Amino acid sequence: MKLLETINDPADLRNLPRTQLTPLAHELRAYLLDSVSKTGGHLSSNLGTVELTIALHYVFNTPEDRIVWDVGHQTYSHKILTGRRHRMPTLRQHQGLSGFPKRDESEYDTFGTAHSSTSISAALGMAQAAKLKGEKRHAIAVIGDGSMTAGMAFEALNNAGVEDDVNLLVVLNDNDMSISPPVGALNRYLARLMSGQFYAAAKNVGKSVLPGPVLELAKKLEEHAKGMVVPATMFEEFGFNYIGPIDGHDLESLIPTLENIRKLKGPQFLHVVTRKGQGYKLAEAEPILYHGTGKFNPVEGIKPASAPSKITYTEVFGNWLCDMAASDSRLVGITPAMREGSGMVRFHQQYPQRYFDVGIAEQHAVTFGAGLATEGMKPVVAIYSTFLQRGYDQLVHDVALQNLDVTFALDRAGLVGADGATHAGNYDIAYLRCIPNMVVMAPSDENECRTMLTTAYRYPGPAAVRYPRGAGIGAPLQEELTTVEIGKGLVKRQGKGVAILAFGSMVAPSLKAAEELGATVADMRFVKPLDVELVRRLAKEHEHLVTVEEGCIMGGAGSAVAETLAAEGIIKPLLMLGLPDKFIDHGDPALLLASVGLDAKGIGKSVRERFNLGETRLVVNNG
Ligand SMILES: Cc1ncc(C[n+]2csc(CCOP(=O)(O)OP(=O)(O)O)c2C)c(N)n1
Ligand SMILES: CC(=O)[C@@H](O)[C@H](O)COP(=O)(O)O
Ligand SMILES: [Mg+2]
Repeated sequence: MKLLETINDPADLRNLPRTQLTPLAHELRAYLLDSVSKTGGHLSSNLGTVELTIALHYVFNTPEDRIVWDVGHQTYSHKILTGRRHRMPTLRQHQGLSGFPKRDESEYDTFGTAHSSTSISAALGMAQAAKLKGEKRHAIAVIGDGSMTAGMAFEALNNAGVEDDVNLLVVLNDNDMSISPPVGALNRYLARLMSGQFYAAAKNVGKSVLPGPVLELAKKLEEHAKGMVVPATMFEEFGFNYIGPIDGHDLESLIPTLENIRKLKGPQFLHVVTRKGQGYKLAEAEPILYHGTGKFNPVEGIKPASAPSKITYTEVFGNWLCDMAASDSRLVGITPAMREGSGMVRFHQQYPQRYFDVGIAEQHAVTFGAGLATEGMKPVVAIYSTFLQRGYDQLVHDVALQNLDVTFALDRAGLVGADGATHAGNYDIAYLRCIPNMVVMAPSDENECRTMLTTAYRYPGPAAVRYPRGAGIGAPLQEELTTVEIGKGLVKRQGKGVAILAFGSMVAPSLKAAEELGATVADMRFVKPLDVELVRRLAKEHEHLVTVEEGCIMGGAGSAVAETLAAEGIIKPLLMLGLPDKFIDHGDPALLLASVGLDAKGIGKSVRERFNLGETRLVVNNG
């Protein structure tokens, strides 16, 4: 740790002699492993980018030169080298370091990321701004091979490649992995590029970008290849100067190559090859397992949990998908690169022909599902709530407008915890319920999740089931594939005075709060169509109404109830509880929910405070 302790910012790094950089990389890697094993986090991507991070900060004049990290899950070394080493023990915890770059965390975090494939667009914007302002700085996008599969990355390449005089460098960090093995034609192309690397290197000889030994080899190969037609790489066809592939763990290749690239003008493309999990044998062998970890003992590695804990909603979905697929051969499952996270590993194994990992391509995933539906297939798009934001126009224009039969399994609805605001599924209720033809459900327990998935599947139009990250309440699961009546809620507890209209994950804490309040609790089940009849009845029988949801208050399920009351001409005091109009950072999910008053205690407190005051009435206007 001797060297690492001397680095307080990249200026210290740049003062080190080159000979010290490899020992520094060793220290940094050991530190990463130790630190992440204590906090949890995205380990394997970080182990793979140690040398690249050192080289970029060593060669470029950061923060004057801008580095934009795609996804940003690989930025722990960057954080450590930019003055945040002492905060690593707080990683992804409440008020601690974010697991992603954040502009308000450091001037070195030039752009907030976490959703993938934004880096080239953002860096191009920065490079263009520098050009317009007459500034000489460089903008560098570091993007992984998985993230490169998204349409957005190609939109940016398409734009950047014709900008001859911007100082943009795209570094493709190719580790031949997404979270799971990478998919699609781009992946095949990159593999081909790798196997033909010497020809690609030979093509760059004239530009003298590659360092001595690599250049010598390239020259020899150029001799050998004389007379052969060496096709331009795809990236050259896009207008970039393509350099590589080079070994992304070899500082002796990386640093001189970057130094040479730094002198060049126009859009540059450097292809580096790294290994996910590099330097930690267990992660090298199982990069998927070590992509995102909890705490673990680095000597023993990650161990399977000894006692099976409560089943997660993700597992409920994964099991349901296999059961439904067994009963209906029209079912196809679609994931935009989230096989493990969405619980589709078993489905993939059992139904490889009906499983589609489309890459990080949420827009495409939705429209691909729409296309399948037009031909009578029964697509189930499994997608995190936060990532469906990417596919919104496709949801509206391609699915709902044509009333196509696509089922959306929306995982990670509500607060997600350690990933923070970027990954929180706070908006799906609001953005789904305003779309005509949509059916939107929120299960209050695991079994309801299963029955709602069946309901969504059997409904002959677009339907979504939104469920939270992690385990439910331990409800017993029935095996049969049954449905619930569309648009019907359920009174779970009969009380008086106050009626709590709870949605999804908020039913359980509402029931708890209701014990003390003596309140009625309804599991509303449907955000859309809302059970108007139940709302009417509850309004009639109670003095006060409360809505509770794990979603944004604005435009959410509470708004749906308010609109219904207004439409029915019912004037009642209505308290709407949910997520406030602010982004909620990372932290323990239970703690975060409590901090916004969405635990039993908070719900009880809000209800008592609001209705003890008595005079605060939300009167909803009709129109
Ligand atoms: C828009 C979007 N979809 C999905 C994800 C989830 N995700 C995070 S990292 C990742 C894999 C990225 O692969 P790559 O860019 O190659 O980086 P690596 O993990 O290999 O370092 C995925 C699918 C995301 N962050 N953003
Ligand atoms: C960086 C990223 O987007 C994913 O790795 C994400 O962190 C996964 O989240 P879950 O752990 O909820 O699957
Ligand atoms: Mg990758």
